[in-house]
Amino acid sequence: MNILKQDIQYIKGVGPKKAYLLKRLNINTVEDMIWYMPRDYEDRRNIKRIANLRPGEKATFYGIILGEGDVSKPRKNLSLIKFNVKDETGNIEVIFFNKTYLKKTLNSGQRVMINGEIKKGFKGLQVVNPIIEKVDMLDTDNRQGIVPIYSLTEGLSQNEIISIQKRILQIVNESIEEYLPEEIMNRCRLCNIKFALNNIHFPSNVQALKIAKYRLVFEEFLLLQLGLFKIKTGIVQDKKGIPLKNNNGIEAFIKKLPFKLTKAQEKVFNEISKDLERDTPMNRLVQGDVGSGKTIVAIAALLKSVINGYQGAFMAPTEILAEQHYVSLTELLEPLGIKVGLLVGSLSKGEKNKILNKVESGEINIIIGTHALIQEGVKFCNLALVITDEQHRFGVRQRAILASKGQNPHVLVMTATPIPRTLALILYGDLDISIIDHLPPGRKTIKTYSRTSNKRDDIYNFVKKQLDEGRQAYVVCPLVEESEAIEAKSATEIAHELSYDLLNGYKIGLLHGKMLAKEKEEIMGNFKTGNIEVLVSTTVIEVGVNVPNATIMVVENAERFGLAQLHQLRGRVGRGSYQSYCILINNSKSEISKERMDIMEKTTDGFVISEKDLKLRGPGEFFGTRQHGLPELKIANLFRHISVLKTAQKEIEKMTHADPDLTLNNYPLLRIKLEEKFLSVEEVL
Ligand SMILES: Nc1ncnc2c1ncn2[C@@H]1O[C@H](COP(=O)(O)OP(=O)(O)OP(=O)(O)O)[C@@H](O)[C@H]1O
Repeated sequence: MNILKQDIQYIKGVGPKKAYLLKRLNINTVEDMIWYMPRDYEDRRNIKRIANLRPGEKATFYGIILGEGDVSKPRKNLSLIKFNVKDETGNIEVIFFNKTYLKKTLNSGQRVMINGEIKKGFKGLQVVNPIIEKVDMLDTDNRQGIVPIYSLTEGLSQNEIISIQKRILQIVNESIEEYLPEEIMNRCRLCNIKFALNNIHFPSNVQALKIAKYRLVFEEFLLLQLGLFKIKTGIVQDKKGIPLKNNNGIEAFIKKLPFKLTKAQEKVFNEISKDLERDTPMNRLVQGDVGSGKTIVAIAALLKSVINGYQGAFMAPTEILAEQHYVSLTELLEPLGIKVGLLVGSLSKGEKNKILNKVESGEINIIIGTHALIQEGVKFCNLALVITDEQHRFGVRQRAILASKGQNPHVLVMTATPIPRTLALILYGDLDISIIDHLPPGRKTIKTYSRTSNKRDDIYNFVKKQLDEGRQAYVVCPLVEESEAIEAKSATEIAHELSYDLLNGYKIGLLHGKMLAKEKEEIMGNFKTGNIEVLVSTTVIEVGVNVPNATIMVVENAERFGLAQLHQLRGRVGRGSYQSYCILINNSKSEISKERMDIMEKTTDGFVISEKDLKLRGPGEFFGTRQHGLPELKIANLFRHISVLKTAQKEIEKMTHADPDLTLNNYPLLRIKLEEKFLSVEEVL
């Protein structure tokens, strides 16, 4: 068996208990461990001897505790504990304020590592309130030079992870073979895999770390791009599309709408319309911030395919949204004699079959649905346009499967999350991008406030005021059921609490992912018609729900959400002409949370928010590849390492000259690596 695939539990020194903790860090196998990258490094090459310490400097040194801690209480509310620490060259006094419990944990003879500012005391040098770490004789070996710092989980210390990682490296050093092609390594000056793995974890010097990192980043990008190439070419081969040239009735349809299209909508629709007329398939991404009016653009495009005698399909990420689109499309298009259908997972078998038959016979012109649309049994009569309203939920492959149900239909992807151009290019290949860059007129900026939960009474009094004026409200909660581990309040509980207490007397509805589709539909329907005044919901409403009369949103435990998600959620209000409000209840004192809330208060611009979001995510974080159905990037960063990405892309171009289908027949090890990397992804699909 390939040792890299071995369960980490069976590695010497790990065992079931540590393996259990490692699982929490998503480390299951030897390979997962080796790809568990340090989140940072600390340069400990300048570890000092005590005799060389100088007052005023911040220094790190090792020593042994001599005797017991000496506790004194010079004042009320102030206790001191002093330790004498020595090494072979001298002594130093180590003092802590109000930490007398250290008497129990730091015993005489304990070896410690200390980091702090050195001061001149009465009796010689001293260091006050330093960082102190217990170390074993053995451990000091682990903690010299440039040392890695890994993210931890409760119960596993830095030292333990380092020891495991060292052991794993020994194993890997004996078994791993280079899998990148030699000519690429030479051309791009890449170090070999052994050097890279050893030095990314335990760098022998700063230069070695850089070289190691470059190789690993390059490798991740190369594999990602190769995988994408395979997915795309595997499905779409023939590039002849269906030209849709007839425009009869489109203008009249647009004129009859209850509103005038914005300039941005017109421009984007024209771009789409031109693409549809070509005989090569359209491949276009429409980006528009929340509430910018993407749906109507999609509807007009679908109408165009029907006018030309073809079918259109519209895939939405949730049933609620599919249902909502179904209602809008039916309202707008059925009067024109166009037949619209809905296909979602929760239909009965009989209902589903009826719809499937009508899609296959061509009786249904436009079909709207969820993932149900890409199932095998779905066959079209003459599909010419595929739209995915995806908000990052569909993978490259799913989109391609839907497209494969027609003869190279035109493909339109809509997203509310601004995607930086480079990332869009990776994910969507050579697609064109249209941006709806302003909102419909008359929209007022949503006022956003961040408050702590001790203000809940005031917050809900404010909600009541809005309700009394005839508006509606959302209350968003992160979890469905109370969980011990995460103290987020459950939607069910909050709905109860509000109806008995803070919003007593108002009509409250509950919506969460575990409800049956029929129940969800009913609740949403009642919210739309105003029969429900307050919708207490989990994030199922995050995407696309449109109820313009809802003007206030309260987000409970807002600290649990990422910025992009908060922006999506907030986009559920401010969709009509009323002044709208978003109140974020933040119970975290962490700096990052505060910063997130500040950003939400200051801006409603999705592009600014997504940029900040990326900045707030630490190094090593990736931007949503997983959500797109691609393997996670462990070390490469799509923003920071763009030049490496480009180099990798160039190499792929070169490879395709010799091997147009990228069969990788000449590079069997690389092919295996690629298959492994994308295997987990395929399983998901
Ligand atoms: N030109 C317009 N003038 C006025 N209202 C418009 C215009 N275009 C769309 N709307 C309305 O704006 C609201 C939001 O539109 P839509 O649901 O298409 O937004 P969206 O871009 O899909 O947003 P999200 O990504 O949040 O779902 C809808 O109520 C829609 O009827």
